[in-house]
Amino acid sequence: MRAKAHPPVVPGTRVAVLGAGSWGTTFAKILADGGADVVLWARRPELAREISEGRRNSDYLPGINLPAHLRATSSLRDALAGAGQVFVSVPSQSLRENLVAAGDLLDPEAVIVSLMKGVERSSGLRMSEVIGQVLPIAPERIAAISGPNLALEIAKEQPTAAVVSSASLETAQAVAKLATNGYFRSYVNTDVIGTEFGGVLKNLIAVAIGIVDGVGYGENTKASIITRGLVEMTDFAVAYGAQPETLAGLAGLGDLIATSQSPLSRNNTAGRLLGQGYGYNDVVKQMQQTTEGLVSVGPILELAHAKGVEMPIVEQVRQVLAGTLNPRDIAPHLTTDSREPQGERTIDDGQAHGGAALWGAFKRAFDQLRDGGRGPRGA
Ligand SMILES: NC(=O)c1ccc[n+]([C@@H]2O[C@H](COP(=O)([O-])OP(=O)(O)OC[C@H]3O[C@@H](n4cnc5c(N)ncnc54)[C@H](O)[C@@H]3O)[C@@H](O)[C@H]2O)c1
Ligand SMILES: O=P(O)(O)OC[C@H](O)CO
Repeated sequence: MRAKAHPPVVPGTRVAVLGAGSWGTTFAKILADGGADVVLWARRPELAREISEGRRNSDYLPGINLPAHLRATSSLRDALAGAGQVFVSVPSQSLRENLVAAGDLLDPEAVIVSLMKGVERSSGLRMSEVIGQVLPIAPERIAAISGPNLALEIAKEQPTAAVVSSASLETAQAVAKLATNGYFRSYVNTDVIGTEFGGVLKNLIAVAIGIVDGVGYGENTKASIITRGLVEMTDFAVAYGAQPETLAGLAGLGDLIATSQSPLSRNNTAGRLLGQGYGYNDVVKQMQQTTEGLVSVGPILELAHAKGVEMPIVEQVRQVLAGTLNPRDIAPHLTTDSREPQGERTIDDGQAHGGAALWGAFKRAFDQLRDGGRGPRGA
C-alpha cells in the first residue's frame, strides 16, 4: 500500500537522524517521504551499507523498502554536516554519550529533536532535559515528538499522527512541517513536559496490560487498567508541570491505546512474557529491541514519591518485575488497601465530573485523528 505523497513543504532541507533502529529508520523514511534531504546515522557500518545500498534495514524493519534518496552513514561527522534539524532516536540510556560525541559536530543553529520515550535512569531527567544539559542550546532549539507511533505500521505507510512539542511554537511548527507527509501528520504544542511524560508513562501502563494479557485476563481488566492508568499518567505529569489536555491527546491517551493494544509493542510484549511467568532477566534476554518501560519504572516511581503522586498500577508493575507480586494479582481493585468506596476521580480533580473528563479526552483524541490533514496545528 502506498499513501498519496504530499508535495514537500521545504524541499531538500538537510536533516540528520541519529540511530538506525526501528524508529530512527522509520522516522528517516517519514522525513524523506516528506521531501527532506535525510542522512541517517547508524552505529554499525554494515547497517549503514545495507540501508544505503540495499534500501533495507532487515533486522529492524523486515520487508520494508526504504526511499531511494535516503542516505545512511556510520560517520557521525558526515551525518551532522549541514543538518539544520537533528532527530535523535537512540536508547534513552545512551543519549548522553551520543550527545557528547555529536557536540562539536553539530551546526551551531541546529534544532535537536528527541524521538525517544524514556527517562535517564541515573538522573530521572527527560530526554529534552538531557539535551539541554549536555548541549549549549536554549530550550527554543529543542523539540520532542510523541504519539501513537508503532514503527512497523508507519513504515508500511499506515496513516497516523504525532505531536511535535517545543518551548517555541515556531520551532515546533518548523519541525512539524518537515515531519509531515501523505501518511504522517504532525500537530504542535508547547507542552514539552506533558508530551515527553506521556510517551514515557504509557510504556509502563502498556507493560501492565501485557502482564494481564499474559495471565489470560480479558477486556474488562485491560480497559480498567487503561482507564485508571491514564489517571495515574495525568496526575504524575501535571504534578511536574504538564497541561492535563496533553495527556488527553496523541502523546497521552492516543499512544496509550496504541501501545496497550498492539503485539508490535515491545513494552506490551515484555509484559505478556512476565504475565506468562517468565522472570525479569529472561524477559530482558528475550527482548531484542529497546524496551524503555522496563528501565523507566524505578526512576518514575522515585519522581512520583518526590511529589506525593500515587501510582498504584505502576507500583504493581515494579513488584511484578521484582518478583514480589504474582502477575495474577495485578488488577485495579487491588491498588488500594481500603475497602471503602472511592470516588472515580478521572483526569480532573472534581469527583462530581465523573466520566465527563474522560469522555472529553477520548473525543479530543478522536477529533485530532479525524481532522488530520490540514497542516500543523495545536494539539
Ligand atoms: N519502535 C517504535 O515503534 C518507537 C516509536 C516511537 C518512539 N520510539 C522510541 O525511540 C527510541 C529508540 O527506539 P527504537 O525502537 O528505534 O529501538 P531499537 O531497539 O529498534 O533501535 C535502537 C537503535 O539504537 C542503537 N543503539 C543501541 N545502543 C546504542 C548506543 N549506545 N549508542 C547509539 N546507538 C545505540 C541500536 O543499534 C539500534 O540501531 C526509544 O526511546 C523508543 O521508545 C520507538
Ligand atoms: O514498541 P514500544 O512499546 O516501545 O512502543 C512503540 C511506540 O512508542 C508506540 O507509540
